[in-house]
Amino acid sequence: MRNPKVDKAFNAMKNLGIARETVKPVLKQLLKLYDRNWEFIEAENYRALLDAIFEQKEEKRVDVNRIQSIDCDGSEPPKKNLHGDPEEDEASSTVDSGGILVLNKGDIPPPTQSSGIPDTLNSSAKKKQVEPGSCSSLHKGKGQPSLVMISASEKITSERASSSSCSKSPLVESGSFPVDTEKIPVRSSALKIHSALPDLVEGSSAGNLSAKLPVCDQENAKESTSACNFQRVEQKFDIISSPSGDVKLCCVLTLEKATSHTPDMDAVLKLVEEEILRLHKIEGPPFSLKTILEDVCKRFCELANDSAYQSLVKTTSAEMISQDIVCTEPVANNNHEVQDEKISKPEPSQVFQNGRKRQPQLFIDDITKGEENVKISLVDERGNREPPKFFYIPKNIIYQKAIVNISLARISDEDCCPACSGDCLSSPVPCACARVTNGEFAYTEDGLLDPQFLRSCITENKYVYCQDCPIERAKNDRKPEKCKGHSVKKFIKECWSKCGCTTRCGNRVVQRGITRNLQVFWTPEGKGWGLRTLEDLPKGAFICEYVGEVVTNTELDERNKQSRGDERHTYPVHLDADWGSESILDDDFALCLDATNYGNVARFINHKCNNANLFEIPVQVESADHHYYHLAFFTTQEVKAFEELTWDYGIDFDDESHPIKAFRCRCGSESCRNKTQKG
Ligand SMILES: C[S@@+](CC[C@H](N)C(=O)[O-])C[C@H]1O[C@@H](n2cnc3c(N)ncnc32)[C@H](O)[C@@H]1O
Repeated sequence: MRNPKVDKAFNAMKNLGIARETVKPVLKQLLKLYDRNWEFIEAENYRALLDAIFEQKEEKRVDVNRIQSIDCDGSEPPKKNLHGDPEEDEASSTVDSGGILVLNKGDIPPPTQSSGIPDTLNSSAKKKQVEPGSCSSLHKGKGQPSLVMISASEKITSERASSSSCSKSPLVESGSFPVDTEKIPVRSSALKIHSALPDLVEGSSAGNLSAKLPVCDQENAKESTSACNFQRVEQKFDIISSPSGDVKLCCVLTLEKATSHTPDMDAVLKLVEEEILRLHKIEGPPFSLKTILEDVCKRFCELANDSAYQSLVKTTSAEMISQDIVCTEPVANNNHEVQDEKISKPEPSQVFQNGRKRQPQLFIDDITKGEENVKISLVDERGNREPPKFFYIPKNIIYQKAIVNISLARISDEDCCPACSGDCLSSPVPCACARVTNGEFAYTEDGLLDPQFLRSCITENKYVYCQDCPIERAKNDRKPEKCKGHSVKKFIKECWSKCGCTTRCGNRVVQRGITRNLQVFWTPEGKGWGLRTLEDLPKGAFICEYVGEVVTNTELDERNKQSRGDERHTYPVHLDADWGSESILDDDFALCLDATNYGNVARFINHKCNNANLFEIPVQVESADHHYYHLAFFTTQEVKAFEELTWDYGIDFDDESHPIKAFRCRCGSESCRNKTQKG
């Protein structure tokens, strides 16, 4: 004759989602231990039994961060019926390791329209079947919903272990058992964001966030919910997602004691909202905790499914690891397993600047289309703006009429070093190419600008004035104003093809092209796209040259007339470094670089009125005259990874007659020249 007390105990455990097979050996041991005294076992709703089960489970736990799979497809014949006949439940005894709770429809109100989750998801809500350990279900493909889940982190688990052995509290650990949360509502309180899962495909991903969550002392809670005596313990906060966009936020709390009823989820949310509003005095649009939770899920899903995000984070500096936020984005491998390592210990690349996770909406891996030595990505982290429309060119291209005389014959022996070999910088006597820089090379052996040379370029501000300035003529052809002056630039002359040195010669820097890790990004200050470095840069580092179509002044005027000034997004650069030496400069002869339609990454460098970290230096490579040259940008100071690269355009913001309307400067410099902030 079967002891009805045994059945009662099995049923009590079953109500907590613990299968008979798990209970049986433990109960047997307990009966032995307590000398078949059921009083001890039945006390406090089988607390001793629960404790013993959990203790045993903890002992058995080998892999604390094991991945559990949960089959959520209601259409699939369930292997275990959590709501049906108790006997059918016994197959669920394989659940001896960590896992997660799955909530059912009705635990919290359905998501609002604003959640961005298709309504069909809600209507397809079905009771979820939990089949821990059934990893094969993950490979069913489309239409066979499955989730990959991650158990609590090691830290949390070990804390659990200690709490279960010391506190004598019945612990319901997520996923340890097939759990029907309707039946154990309060021990593990979870928030369901989406009531059902859509078709999940292979490659489901899951995340795990460890969060400090308050645990409510239920003794006090009985008297007053708001008087809950919160005790800070590390708990579990899971985000579960599928590539098809369904995300669940699951918060597992361990309560000291079982509670007598299931609180309404709306009431819980309302309480928390009130608390948050009280504490943080939030103003603005109506605050909704549910919306916040939904947003967390949405952002998680975006990030988890964004391959661009992966590429983005790969480029971030290893030093970022020292900064505080850890990306908990799940990384599912082909076996649909999540590498616990990657979750608890993020790769350097998964840690972000300013403690913020980045959520790129638009990401282009390489805007240069392979034209440069390095890839240059473009990212809009906050929005989803249209990528800029232009053709990437790594070198200047003549539009039509510009005369750029590049010929070997025009390079005199004074302007090249055919007798050199190897690296000119290591030669005891500087070669002829250093003549332009007063017999000293402008570059150091490290490939940087010589600090003294850089200083003289920046500080020696000489101006030349044309007799008949092309820029003034462009503003008012009939009555041009007097030349406002052009700064006299120090030139660099690099070795080139007519030189005997190798391509690795230290006096060839700009011609080798971009070597630094750069990124175009959408600036938060309203400057449009900007350029930033993804690596720390030393002072005097070559960044890039300003590349565009080589146009004559006349051609540029025509372009300006055709387009409304404020529609243009780039500023053409006048190659005016030597204008002062010409008595009269013909508009068909004066050259400009226009990067509006064809350009390189320099077209994204924004202006800064003061203390810009880039400085432009004219560089002669294939021609020795000052009529056409390369305009190269070098750092004026050390620049940290992720800092924006800026350049002083030399704009006169008060000059309203300029053919291109000046923008409203948002450079943020204390001594910003755009004082009036018009436009
Ligand atoms: C050479 S482009 C730089 C890239 C540009 N931000 C973009 O989105 O393509 C010059 C234009 O950028 C914007 N810009 C550059 N520096 C700025 C600043 N300091 N404040 C506001 N806008 C700026 C202006 O619209 C200007 O016409």
